[in-house]
Amino acid sequence: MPMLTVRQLETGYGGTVILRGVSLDVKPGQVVCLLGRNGVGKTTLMRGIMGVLKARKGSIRFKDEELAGRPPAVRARRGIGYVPQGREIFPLLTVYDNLLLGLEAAGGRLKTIPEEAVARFPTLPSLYGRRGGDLSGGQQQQLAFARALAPQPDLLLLDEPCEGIQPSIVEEIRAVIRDIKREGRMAILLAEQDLEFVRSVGDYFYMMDRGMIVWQGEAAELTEDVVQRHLAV
Ligand SMILES: Nc1ncnc2c1ncn2[C@@H]1O[C@H](COP(=O)(O)OP(=O)(O)OP(=O)(O)O)[C@@H](O)[C@H]1O
Repeated sequence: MPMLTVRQLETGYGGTVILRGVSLDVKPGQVVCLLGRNGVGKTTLMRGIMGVLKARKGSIRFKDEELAGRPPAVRARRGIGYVPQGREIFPLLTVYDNLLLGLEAAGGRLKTIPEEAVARFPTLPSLYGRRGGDLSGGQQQQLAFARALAPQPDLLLLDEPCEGIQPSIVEEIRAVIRDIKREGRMAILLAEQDLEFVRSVGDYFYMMDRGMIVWQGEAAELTEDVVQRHLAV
C-alpha cells in the first residue's frame, strides 16, 4: 500500500499550466527519485504535494486522506516534511529558532527539538546561536534538513539537496538519507539531477519531461539507455 498516491495532478503559476496530469506513488520506507532536466516541473510537483501551489485538478492522497484541497499547514501536521530548493532559512533568526519554527509549522505537537533530528548533523548544535543568514550554503542545507526532520515526518520531500553544496556535505547528506532508509520509518521523495546519487540512494525513479512523467522504474533499471533518451540535451 502506497503512503502517498498522486493522481492526475495539474497545477501551475497564474494562467500557465506546468504539471499536466502527474501520477506517482511513494511506499513507506522508500526513497523515490524525481529526475528530469531543468525546468521540467520537479519543484512545481514538490510544491503541489506540499500545498504551496494549489492543485487545479487531481488527487493527493496521503495515509488514506485526500489532501488536495488542504493548506500546507495541514499537510505538515499530517506528517509531510519539506526541504525546499534554495532552503528558505530565515536569515535573521538563530539556527535554534529556525529549528523551532520547523516544529511549529507542523502543528507544535513537539515542544523541544528531538535529539535524533539533530544528531544526524553533529555540527549543528555548535551553531545554535548563530544567525541562519551567517551560515555557509552547506550548513544552511543541513539546517533545512534538520528543520524538516524535527517534527518527525513520515514523508520527506527533498528538492535538490546537493545543488551547489560542497562535496563533503553532499557525502553527509547521502549518509543521512541512507541511514533514514535503513531505519525504514520514513519515506523520501527526492528531486535530484545527479544520476550517481540517485543510483546510490534510490529505490524507484520517475523521469519527468515538460510537466509529465515519461518513464519510471526501479533505480537499478536507470540504465544509460533511459538516461540518453530522456536526459540528454
Ligand atoms: N514562480 C513561478 N512563476 C511562473 N513560472 C514558474 C515559476 N516557477 C517556475 N516556473 C516555471 O515552471 C516550469 C517548471 O519549473 P520547476 O522549477 O518546477 O522545474 P524543475 O524541474 O524543478 O527545474 P529546476 O531543476 O531548474 O528547479 C518552468 O518552465 C519554470 O519557468
